[in-house]
Order: sequence, then C-alpha cells, then structure tokens
Amino acid sequence: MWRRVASVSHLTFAQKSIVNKDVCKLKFWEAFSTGIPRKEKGTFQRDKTPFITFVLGGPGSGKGTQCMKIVENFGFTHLSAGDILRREIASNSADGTMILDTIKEGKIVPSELTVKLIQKEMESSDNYKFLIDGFPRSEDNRIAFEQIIGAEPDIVLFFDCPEDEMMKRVLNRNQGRVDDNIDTIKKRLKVFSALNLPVVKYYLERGKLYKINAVGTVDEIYKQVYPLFAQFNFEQQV
Ligand SMILES: Nc1ncnc2c1ncn2[C@@H]1O[C@H](COP(=O)(O)OP(=O)(O)O)[C@@H](O)[C@H]1O
Ligand SMILES: O=c1ccn([C@@H]2O[C@H](COP(=O)(O)OP(=O)(O)O)[C@@H](O)[C@H]2O)c(=O)[nH]1
Ligand SMILES: [Mg+2]
Repeated sequence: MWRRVASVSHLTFAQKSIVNKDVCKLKFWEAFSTGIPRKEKGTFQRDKTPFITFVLGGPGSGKGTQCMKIVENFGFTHLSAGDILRREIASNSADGTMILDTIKEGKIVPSELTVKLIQKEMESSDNYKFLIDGFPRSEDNRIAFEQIIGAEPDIVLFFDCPEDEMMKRVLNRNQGRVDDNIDTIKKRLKVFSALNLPVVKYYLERGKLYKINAVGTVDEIYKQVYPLFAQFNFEQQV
C-alpha cells in the first residue's frame, strides 16, 4: 500500500488559511512505501496514488454543496458517507434497519461498517481523487479508516458554521431526510461537538486542516475553497 506522506504538513495553519498559488509549490506526487505490505484486497493498485480529501463540518454547514463544485472544477469523485449509508438502507441490506435507527437518533454508525462501504466505493472507482464528505465523524471513525484503508487524508476541509445557521439550513433542506427535524438536529449538533470536533483538532495539530468560513453565499464560500485545490494543478482542472 502506498501512503502519501508528502503532504502539506510543512505549511503553517496561518499559511493554509490564506493559501494562494505562491504559497504551495508542493511535490505532491512524492509518495513512498511505508513498508505496509501490499494486500490482495483493499488496496489501490493503480498507477496513481490516491489523493484523499476529508470534508468535515456540522450538519448543514454546506459540505455537500461545496463538494459538488469541487467535483465540477477538479474532477474528484464525491463520496458522501451519509449518502452511502442511505443507499445501504434503500438496498434493504442486513444492516439497513440498524443504520436507519442510528441516523434517526443522530448517532454514528459503527466505524467498520462505514469504512468498508467507503472502501468498496473507492475500489470500484477509476478515479484517484476522492472527496470523502461527512467522514470521519469521530476519532473511532478516523482510526478505523487508517487501519482498514491504510491511508491518511492529504488534506482536510472544515466548514466552520454557527449552530443557528446550520439548524436553519437543515430545517429548510427539504430533501425528505429522516434526520432533518428539530429533535434529531439537536442531537446531531451535540454529537458533532463531542465526537467530530476532536477529529478537526487532530488534523489541525497535524497541519492538514483548512478551515473555511461557511457563512455567506455558496459562491463566497467557494472562493475560499477553490484556491486550496487549484494549488495542486490537477490534470482535469478547468
Ligand atoms: N452558503 C449557503 N447559504 C445558504 N444555504 C446553503 C449554503 N450552502 C448550502 N446551503 C443549503 O443548506 C442546506 C444544507 O447544505 P448541505 O450542502 O446539504 O450541507 P451538509 O452536507 O454540510 O449537511 C441545503 O439545503 C443547501 O442548499
Ligand atoms: O460517517 C458517517 C456519516 C454519516 N453517518 C450518519 O448519517 C447521518 C447523516 O450524515 P450526512 O453526512 O448525510 O449529514 P450532513 O452532515 O450532510 O447533514 C449522520 O448524522 C449519522 O447518523 C454516520 O453514522 N457515519
Ligand atoms: Mg451532506
């Protein structure tokens, strides 16, 4: 398994917060083997090392909306962990009822299950650029991803949004979701503070976190996001 280590970690958080094209001239394709043995299954045996972006933020902070724009401009494959879990419910799989109950309660689905579903999506994709949206939601999720996938994210986006704004957006989302109601959103916000913020802190301390002010119009927010990806000169960039 190839693990990317030539990450942005040599940049300070302040540099990353105001990143511009001159700041980062990264040799991003300098990856090397960590000595983790190649597995027959569950690894990426493609000629390109995967570029993994975790997209974090509370419920309604705009993760999915911004991911769609990143996909359009930079050719990423968007893997929304929530969408993957909802598809699992819809497929009537053995875990469907448990996942549905967990989502209704605003809790977090067992890590191994979520990671295996994400893994399946990554392995069936021909792309090497992944936006993993809404995951990891806890330290347990994060560790499970590292252990099962054997990789770490290259960068982590964090959409920082006040709770009242997130609540307003979720209650107006209108996608028929079982968890977009006042009771569940209150629980989700508590889970977010207790379990997801420690993950944000973890990546901040490792110099991988890009904090985005998630208040404003979609385009205003994307103006902060675009340069973070533009610096890497991806082939499909438009
Ligand atoms: N910047 C924004 N301002 C106002 N509403 C927004 C903004 N970004 C997204 N929305 C809306 O808020 C709701 C939640 O956005 P979404 O992208 O689904 O967030 P998340 O994936 O973080 O839960 C959606 O209805 C979306 O259209
Ligand atoms: O890795 C994940 C992602 C999502 N969820 C569950 O799915 C719900 C909806 O997640 P999604 O990312 O779709 O919500 P969003 O933040 O976009 O509103 C969460 O509240 C959790 O109950 C989970 O358990 N693990
Ligand atoms: Mg979402």
